[in-house]
Amino acid sequence: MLQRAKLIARVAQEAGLTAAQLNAKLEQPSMLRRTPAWVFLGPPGVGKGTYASRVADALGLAHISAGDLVREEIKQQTDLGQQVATIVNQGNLLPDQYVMQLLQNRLSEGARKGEEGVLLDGFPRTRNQAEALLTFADVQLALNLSLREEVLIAKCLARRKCRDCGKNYNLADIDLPASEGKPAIRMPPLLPPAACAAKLETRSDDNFSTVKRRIEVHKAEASPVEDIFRKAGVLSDFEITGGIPETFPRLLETLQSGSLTQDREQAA
Ligand SMILES: Nc1ncnc2c1ncn2[C@@H]1O[C@H](COP(=O)(O)OP(=O)(O)O)[C@@H](O)[C@H]1O
Repeated sequence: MLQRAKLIARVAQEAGLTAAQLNAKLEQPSMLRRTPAWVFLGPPGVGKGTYASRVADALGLAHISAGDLVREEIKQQTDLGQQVATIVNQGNLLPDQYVMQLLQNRLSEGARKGEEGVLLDGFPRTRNQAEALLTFADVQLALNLSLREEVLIAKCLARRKCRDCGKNYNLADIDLPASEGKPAIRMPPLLPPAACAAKLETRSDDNFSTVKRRIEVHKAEASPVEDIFRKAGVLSDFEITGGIPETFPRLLETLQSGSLTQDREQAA
């Protein structure tokens, strides 16, 4: 109990709130239920969104992408959106309290609609966010996706989205031999149908210098977040080496295997 009080005090201070204000937020009915949550961790371009949306559909969870929440604020030109556009285009992270506010609004909205479990993609990204999440969600799995770094850059630069239907594609055709202990990677492109081909858009932060910066930011912030979930016994590492048809079934098998339960038992 004392440990929780200390945690609340620290998270509140870092989020610019008093402990009483944070407790009041956590005591809102939607927070009290401790939403069951899965989180997908990993660097930009690893495929968090691609696999999070497929797994969420397969398991009946709501897919919440922190990046999409942020982009929607920018698109709607809200006060917050106007404040953060430059930060996003520089490849830096938003202050924790901004992104936590967006997430809490989205979770409350989902709770009102009766959502019973969420799959978070792109949240948490800092130690403070991870600790805050554990105070209001029952994190059952943190899947830590990885992929060779040179592929991450190629995948980000080749991402496209149809401005009409919103579907995501990737024009990169990756075929890398194994090298220096790193696995071979074969990832064919995910090409748009003719109806979307003339309507493709590139994200403003998917340019070379911003992608490099986002990868650096991820390297600097990832370890403490992974450590928190490892200690909680819910971290599972998963290396991606192929395209969606090969990776998605392998991922589902990993999620269904007993290894997660064993991790939890070892941590207990
Ligand atoms: N959890 C978060 N904390 C702080 N900033 C975030 C968070 N999630 C998203 N953002 C902001 O939105 C941008 C885009 O996020 P996302 O679409 O998840 O990109 P990525 O491809 O880098 O994983 C990030 O570079 C960052 O500026």
